[in-house]
Amino acid sequence: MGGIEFLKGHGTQNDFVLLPDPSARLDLTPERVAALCDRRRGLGADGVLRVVRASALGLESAGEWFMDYRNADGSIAEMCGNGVRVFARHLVDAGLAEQGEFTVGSRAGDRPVVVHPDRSVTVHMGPATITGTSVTMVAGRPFSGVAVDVGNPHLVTALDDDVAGLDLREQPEYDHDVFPSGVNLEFVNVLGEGALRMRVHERGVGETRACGTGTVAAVAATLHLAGTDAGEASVDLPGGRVLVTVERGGATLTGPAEIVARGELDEAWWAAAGAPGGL
Ligand SMILES: N[C@@H](CCC[C@H](N)C(=O)O)C(=O)O
Repeated sequence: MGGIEFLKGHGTQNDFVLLPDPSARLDLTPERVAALCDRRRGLGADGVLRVVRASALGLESAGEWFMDYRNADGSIAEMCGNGVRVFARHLVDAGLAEQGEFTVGSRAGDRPVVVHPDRSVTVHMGPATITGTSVTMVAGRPFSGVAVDVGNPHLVTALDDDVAGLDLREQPEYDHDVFPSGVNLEFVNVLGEGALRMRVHERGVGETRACGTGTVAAVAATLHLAGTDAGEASVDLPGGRVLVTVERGGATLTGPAEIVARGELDEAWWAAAGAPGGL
């Protein structure tokens, strides 16, 4: 077997290892994902994007390619908004899709994307559904938020205090009865009409510098709190800015997507990373 190809990329500094695996041959265990994403013993990333043909997994999709997304702790998530932009960027760079509009499959369903000439990517994210309210606790301080489903679960809290002041180094507490599979936690400041600032603590990762599904949830939740269900906003994150539109039928996310590096994984490292207990 030859070396295992990888790429490294990011969307607003939410970073990923991409593993091209068109025929679904890789044994991508949670241990290997966690080792790859570790910033000292691996390549370092917030998640892994396996680039696999939908047909190789026996999946129905309008698109040829399926984004098999994994969080840094090895867990599986339904959808990743920054990841799908980087995934689309790779498909075009690698000549596997034409610049313009095509569809990427995800566990949350098909996601049409548009790769623009300026290298930004727009993703049709599907509906952002308000599912209720809940409470999270950050460093002993309770915050009430709006629960939003964007294919994956989110709880969005709008704060008057600057979000920069929050300590998100530890996992904030949340209601496990409301979110039995865990939750992504977004904290936002409304800067004015159509402008938000956001920080996020992601399920399966920790604090990241951006979360695309989280920005869609944040815009949907703040519109909901303002008594409407449609609108658009720019969202400033530690890793950059994205633009989000929310309508009744679906949301869009537009932002940058970059491929940083390409290489080959060491085969002995890959074998050891998959052994019981990992590396
Ligand atoms: N960073 C992603 C979201 C990745 C999945 C999330 N951590 C989850 O477990 O649902 C994004 O850009 O949307």
